[in-house]
Amino acid sequence: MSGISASLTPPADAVAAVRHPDAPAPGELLGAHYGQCFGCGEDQPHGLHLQARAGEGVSLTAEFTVQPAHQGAPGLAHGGVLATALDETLGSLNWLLRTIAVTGRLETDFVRPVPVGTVLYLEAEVTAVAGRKIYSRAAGRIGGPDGPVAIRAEALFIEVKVDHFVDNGRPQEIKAAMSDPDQLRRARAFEVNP
Ligand SMILES: CCCCCCCCCC(=O)SCCNC(=O)CCNC(=O)[C@H](O)C(C)(C)COP(=O)(O)OP(=O)(O)OC[C@H]1O[C@@H](n2cnc3c(N)ncnc32)[C@H](O)[C@@H]1OP(=O)(O)O
Repeated sequence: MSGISASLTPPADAVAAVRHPDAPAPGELLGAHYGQCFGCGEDQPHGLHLQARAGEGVSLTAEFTVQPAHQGAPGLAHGGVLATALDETLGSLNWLLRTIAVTGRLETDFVRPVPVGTVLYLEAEVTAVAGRKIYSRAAGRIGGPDGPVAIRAEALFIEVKVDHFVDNGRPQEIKAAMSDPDQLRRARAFEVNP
């Protein structure tokens, strides 16, 4: 089997994504959207601590160092962890659109094994938008930002309202995030435009 599934191909009426005027400037670190996030949260001891940086247009770069806790086979990163790094990187693009969205579909190619201790250099961009559907792709390189591609993904994110989290999340975490005295942190936990 080869190629991506039809549902990841933007429809004919899809348009180019528009960077939000208040999006972080190219080169700026995005920071964690939520301290407990497994992908990026600084308060999450089990997480990836992935750091994303805004790029030009609706694109970004990110880095993540594979830790011993991320192993699948001895000395190699677990594929699910690598898919998580791609998901987090792709999800971070929505902050540049200031659109609240969740992953609907994520298709991943594992091209090269990724040893523990490797810095994964990720790059991602939104390729098209069609109504609530946001199409994007990402790749992760090893050995440097211009090194060979080890993983890549195409994804479809679906725009949701903040109610998606309020209605479905566990009440104790929702309540704690919503009562954070820091307005920006409160907004970013749900990626709402503050
Ligand atoms: C706070 C911000 C978070 C930032 C985190 C950053 C990184 C992490 C990102 C994630 O991991 S998010 C967590 C993982 N994702 C989820 O938990 C989502 C679970 N799924 C759902 O809640 C719903 O299925 C979803 C909101 C995605 C869609 O349900 P809806 O009822 O709102 O939409 P609907 O089913 O009507 O679909 C809308 C359109 O999307 C299409 N679609 C939905 N899911 C799809 C899918 N899986 N594959 C292909 N197409 C899909 C669907 O066909 C339709 O296309 P059309 O408009 O053309 O008819």
